[in-house]
Order: sequence, then C-alpha cells, then structure tokens
Amino acid sequence: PADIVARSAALRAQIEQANYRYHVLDDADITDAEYDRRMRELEALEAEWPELATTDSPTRKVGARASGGFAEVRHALPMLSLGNAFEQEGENERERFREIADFERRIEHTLERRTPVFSVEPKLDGLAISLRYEDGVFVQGATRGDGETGEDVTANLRTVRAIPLKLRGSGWPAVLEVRGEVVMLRKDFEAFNDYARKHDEKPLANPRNGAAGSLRQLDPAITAKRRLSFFAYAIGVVEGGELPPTHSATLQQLREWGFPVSPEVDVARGFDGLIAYFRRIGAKRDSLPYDIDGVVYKLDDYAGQREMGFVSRAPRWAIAHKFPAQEQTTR
Ligand SMILES: NC(=O)n1nc(-c2ccco2)nc1N
Repeated sequence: PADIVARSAALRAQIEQANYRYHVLDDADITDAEYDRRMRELEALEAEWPELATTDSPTRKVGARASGGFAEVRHALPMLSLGNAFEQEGENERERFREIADFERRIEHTLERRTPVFSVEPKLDGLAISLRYEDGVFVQGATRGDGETGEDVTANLRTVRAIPLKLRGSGWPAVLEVRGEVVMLRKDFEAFNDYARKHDEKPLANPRNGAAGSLRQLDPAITAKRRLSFFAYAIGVVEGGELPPTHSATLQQLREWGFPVSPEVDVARGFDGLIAYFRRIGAKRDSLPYDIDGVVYKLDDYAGQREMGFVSRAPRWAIAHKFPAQEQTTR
C-alpha cells in the first residue's frame, strides 16, 4: 500500500543519512536509541511486507551461511603490497629516515619536480578489502588474499554499517572498485572483550584479529553481532566514468559518495612535509579510535604515479613508513 511504501522510503532515507553523518562526517544528529528505533520500525515493515526488503535496504538483511567456505574472487587489478621503510640510526633526519629520503628523491629526479605533493595517510591495521559497485550499488566484496585472488565475503560486508550499500550523490562511474581497511574500533574491541570475559568466551588478542576473525565468519549473522568499521583509501577498477586527477581529490569524492575516509588524511610536500606528518601522527597515535602501525605516503597525482610505475608488485610511487614496534600490552 502507498502509505507503507512511503513510510519505508522515508525511514530508509533517514537511516542512510544517519549512517553517512555518523560514519563519514563523524557528526551524528540523532541518538543511537533513535537510530535503533527507526531501524526496528523498518525491520517490522519489511517483516510484514517482504517485497520492501531489497538487497540495498539499510536493514542489511543477513544472507545465507557460506557453507563449505568462501568463493574465490580474482582481483582484476591486483591489490598492492606497499614497500615499507623503517627508522635507522643516524645523526640527522636524512640519515635516520634515509629510505624515505631516497624514496622522495627518486620521485623528484624521475619526474623532474621539486618538493612533489603527496597524499599522506594513517596506515590502518585491519583487513584490506575491495568493494565493487555497479551503477552505484554494492555487488561484491572480497578480501585482499594474496593480492591477486581473495575470498568473496560480500554477505559479511553487507552487515558493516560503515560500508554504503548504494552510493550517495551522483556522477559515479558505471563500475567502481573501492579499496580500504575493515577495522574494529578500539571502543568496540574493548566492549567485545568485556562481553567475552563475562560470558566465558575467548577474548580477542587485538582489534586486527577481531576484524579478520569477524569477516571470515561463515555465518553473516555472527559478523553482524561484531561492531566493525571501514575506511576507504584506494581505488581499483573504474569503468564508464572517470575520477579526479589526484588521489587526495578522489578521497574527498569518495566521502561525498558515502565512504568513510580517515579524518587524519592530508597532503604534504617534499621530504620535510612527509617527516612532519610522520611525527604528527606518531604523537597522536594512542588517541586515535583505531590501531595504526605507521603512515603511508603516496605521490598525489595519478599521472606521476603512472610514470613512476612499480617494482615487482610494490609501487614506486608509494611507501609505508612504520613506527618502531610497540610492546603489545597484554589485554
Ligand atoms: N593500510 C592502510 O591504511 N593503507 N593501505 C594503503 C594502500 C595500499 C595500497 C595502496 O594504498 N593506503 C592506506 N592508507
């Protein structure tokens, strides 16, 4: 009936807007209780009128159990592994961060540019995944696997509220692959372990295991009970449309289409800009809501990335800069 259809459409719009404000803008405008009340009302409508429960409904209907394991997905564009740099002994900064100095200098020389612009990002310590959207609708999600082939965990990813089931706004390509990290926020990790201890269940060793373990559950109903989040940080396949010429502009575009992107991402120029960012993020590491194990520097313009190319599978245009290993506090 028309009034029921109208009510469910209004509830969907309100819930999707609330997801966007909470996960993308980090600026919720309704309480969790109000959010849950609207979700329950929509679930009740869908229970009474099943044709309302389409795959892109925010009720994120839990799919069937993946009996016998996950299907394999071949990544049309391999998911890159980043070369990484560690700190070394040395009198001055260029000595201590020699690998970063070499990385940046090689780009200056190859592209004949002074102090090139980089997209600089926290290196999230979760599970890398690739999300495929066709005509703006989420159709498939896969783990990184070995970079060439991963596991199809679409049903589980549908239960992650930070992942849009359909894109927001307009102007997206016909086919768009967005890559990023599924993470378990620290507060959700602590809550999970509090619950596990109280109910004599095995606590998680760290949030990364929480994300990996939750996503690799064969039963999506279990994944749905684990609070997971997601942050986009790269693009894969793009067909039937184009993206901005720089990575930083693409990340902003992804936010507008409904993807969470870490608020810590920024742009920096030259070696000094990279090291300033490394120190800045290093200083606030323990206050971030998610675990990170370093930062990532990426040459910002895609034309420059193409010109720099790759060494084996690791790009010449990007590098991860790891913090010294932290003594893991036993939890
Ligand atoms: N783990 C993480 O946070 N990553 N990983 C990349 C990446 C890997 C390959 C291309 O980009 N970027 C960020 N921020």
